[in-house]
Amino acid sequence: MLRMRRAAELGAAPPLLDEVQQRAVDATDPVLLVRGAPGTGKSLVAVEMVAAAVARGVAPEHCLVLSPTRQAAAALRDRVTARLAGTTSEPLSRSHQALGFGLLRQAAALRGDPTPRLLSGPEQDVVLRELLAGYAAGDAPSPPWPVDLREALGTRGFRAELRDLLMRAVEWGLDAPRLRELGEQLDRPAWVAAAQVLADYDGVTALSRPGAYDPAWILGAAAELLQDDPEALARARDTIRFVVVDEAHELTFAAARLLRTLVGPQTQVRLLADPDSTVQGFRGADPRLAGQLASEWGAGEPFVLTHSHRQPAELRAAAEQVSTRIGAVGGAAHRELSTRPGGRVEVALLRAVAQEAQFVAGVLRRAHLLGGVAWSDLAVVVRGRGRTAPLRRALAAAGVPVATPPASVPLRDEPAVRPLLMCLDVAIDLALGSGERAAGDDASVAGDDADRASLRAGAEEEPRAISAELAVDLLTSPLGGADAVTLRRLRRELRRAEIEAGGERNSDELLSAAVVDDPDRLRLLGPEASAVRRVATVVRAGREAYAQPGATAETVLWAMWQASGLAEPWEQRALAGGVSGERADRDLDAVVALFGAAAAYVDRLPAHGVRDFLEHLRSQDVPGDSLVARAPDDEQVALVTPAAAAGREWHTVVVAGVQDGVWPDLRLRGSLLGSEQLVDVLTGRGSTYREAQAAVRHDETRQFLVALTRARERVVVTAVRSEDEQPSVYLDIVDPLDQQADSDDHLELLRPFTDVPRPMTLPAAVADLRRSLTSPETTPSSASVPPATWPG
Ligand SMILES: Nc1ncnc2c1ncn2[C@@H]1O[C@H](COP(=O)(O)OP(=O)(O)OP(=O)(O)O)[C@@H](O)[C@H]1O
Repeated sequence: MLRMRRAAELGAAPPLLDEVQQRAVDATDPVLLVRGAPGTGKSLVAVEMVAAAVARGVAPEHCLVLSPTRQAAAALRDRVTARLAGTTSEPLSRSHQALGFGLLRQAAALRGDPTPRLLSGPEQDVVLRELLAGYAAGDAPSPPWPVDLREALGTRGFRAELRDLLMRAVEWGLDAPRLRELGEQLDRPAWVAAAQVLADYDGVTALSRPGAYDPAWILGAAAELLQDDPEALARARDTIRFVVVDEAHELTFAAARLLRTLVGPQTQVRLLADPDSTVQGFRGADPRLAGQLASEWGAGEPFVLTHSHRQPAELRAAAEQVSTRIGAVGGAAHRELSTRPGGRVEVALLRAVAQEAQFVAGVLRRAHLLGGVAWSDLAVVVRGRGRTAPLRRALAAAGVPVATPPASVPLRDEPAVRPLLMCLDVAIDLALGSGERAAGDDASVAGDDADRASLRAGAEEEPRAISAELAVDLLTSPLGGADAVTLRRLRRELRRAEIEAGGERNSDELLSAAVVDDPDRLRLLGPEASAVRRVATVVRAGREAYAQPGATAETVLWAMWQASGLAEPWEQRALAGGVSGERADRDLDAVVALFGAAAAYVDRLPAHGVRDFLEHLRSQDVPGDSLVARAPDDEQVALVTPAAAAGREWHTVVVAGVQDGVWPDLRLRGSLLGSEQLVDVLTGRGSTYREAQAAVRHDETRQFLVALTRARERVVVTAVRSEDEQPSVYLDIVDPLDQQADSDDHLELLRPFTDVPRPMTLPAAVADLRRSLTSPETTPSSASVPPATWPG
């Protein structure tokens, strides 16, 4: 039976809940576990539970909604706020990490300690690299690395694995002695060596970056704070009285530990989980934890949601086929659902990756142009980042607007940032060369600069030249914007002017000099000199800003960016869309991220100079989490991994690149240092090869299930069959082949290739018209393209 309820003080109209949803929302048990397959309304129930608690008299500020990621927390915050509009205070909606961090920050503020901050991924990498370099240089006794690892020690891949191992250890509350002990017990010498790094990493971070927390430390540190400080615990329990944990299947050991400490006898808790949908397994999420916590806190039988609100029958049937392949955690009752009829599942087999991309673009364009589905209601899910770049290019080329991906290169290597940093370097050199000094770079921080400055002072009448390679690099960068032809013309023009003036410098020397020349003098040159004028203007602006008292990395970079005059043209290109628009979008994001990094640096280390910031950025080998947190764009198709797709939904979802060996990817992870095995040992999961493989297979299938269950109406699964690539078994699970049709040994031949329809783009239509116009057989009436297939 469906019931509607509306409390006087609540905002947006409540939805009609189904019977189980309503019971779960109405239940007043202290602790409740709700299980539900994808799309059964868990997140919606989470919001309603908060609304119901508020209606029962719990103050909104005493409610806490927890989500596994920052994005999910932000989305839930919006929904809860809309639902409770009209109340004077708001519930907290946080990621697990943010909750831990908030507790630490509050405690620090009360004690009068400096505000803690999170170490970014790139910073963690720098700390590790410095540590490893220190061992190599003999500054500290080297850990006893096994011989077969020694070759790898200096590589970025090794650091990534080491970081992963340390994070897992910390998340599981393992300290260095315990990690060493485990390594000795289980004959894993790499863990013994890593234990020493763990101890040193901890010490170094505490010393060199006071108040800085490694993200993996946060949850453990917050739990320890609450355990050690009864006042902090009492304060937290007094504030947080009603806790809703959405996507509780993504809880890690560390998050569960914090919850175990935080939740007291008076705290009411709601856990909402789907054990088949864990996608953060690689970060240590364990689908069993939600059930364990619920029973520890004395919850009764779980509520099992029974109606699929998102997926109609066809989609649900495919999802069911997939979920039965996943080992059941806590029973399988939640897999049987009622639903509405309808939905479409299609499987497409293509002959090559390029053809697959073209096919996907066609599906999206048709859905948008002919089906009227908004771009933002369309998504493509791929297993890993490797497949996204070519697909993104192909989609953009076919006129499909695709959301900008998160950073894949360190900030310093972003094409838009690199030339700015080069100009900054040149500007500082020039300023120092002519005796100008920035207030920030006093002798104590920039001693080397001071030396160079005194050497050069007075010796510099002419502007100093830079190398020709650097000049060319700058001129052809997004900042200069010159192409090869313009560059050639510019060289000729410079030579001509030089000969006229009676000089003898060659074009290389002239280019180098021009970049650091007075831009006003370059005005005499023709339009081909616009790139060099811009670069010279930027360098001069940097040099002047650097000489100002109180100059910081932020002020100097800002002056340079202003002088470039690029903000407006890039913005216009970004708005115009297409491949060039996407590039401009990305470049603008990178510049914003650069300013973000500079502002953070200046805030954190006000006494450090501009040059130090440059070094700081240059030593970062790892991309940041994302350039900037972007609001989802209304006009773009999402191209995401399963982890980024979790919790979201679209009208149509294409699951692309479903290849054998790619999805499921059955390689055991963390193989070099065995971080997965560490987690297996700690969870008591099987440690034999077979058991580990089964665990990986289930994790992969969970990711596929999440991808498949994001659509409300239509799913298209695509793969390639060629000499090099075979489709994944998932294709047959989603769309079983008709086994009656042939004898077993030719089964794979049964799935026919899919025809790729002609692309629905203007260039394709024009090409078609041209072909038919120039064909000798064409009569005037046959040279047309049917209007129905025209875009727009
Ligand atoms: N009672 C209901 N009436 C109408 N629509 C509903 C109801 N419950 C859920 N929905 C809709 O079903 C869709 C899925 O809901 P929701 O995202 O809350 O499910 P979920 O179980 O959290 O999904 P997932 O675990 O896959 O993220 C949403 O569009 C939601 O608005």
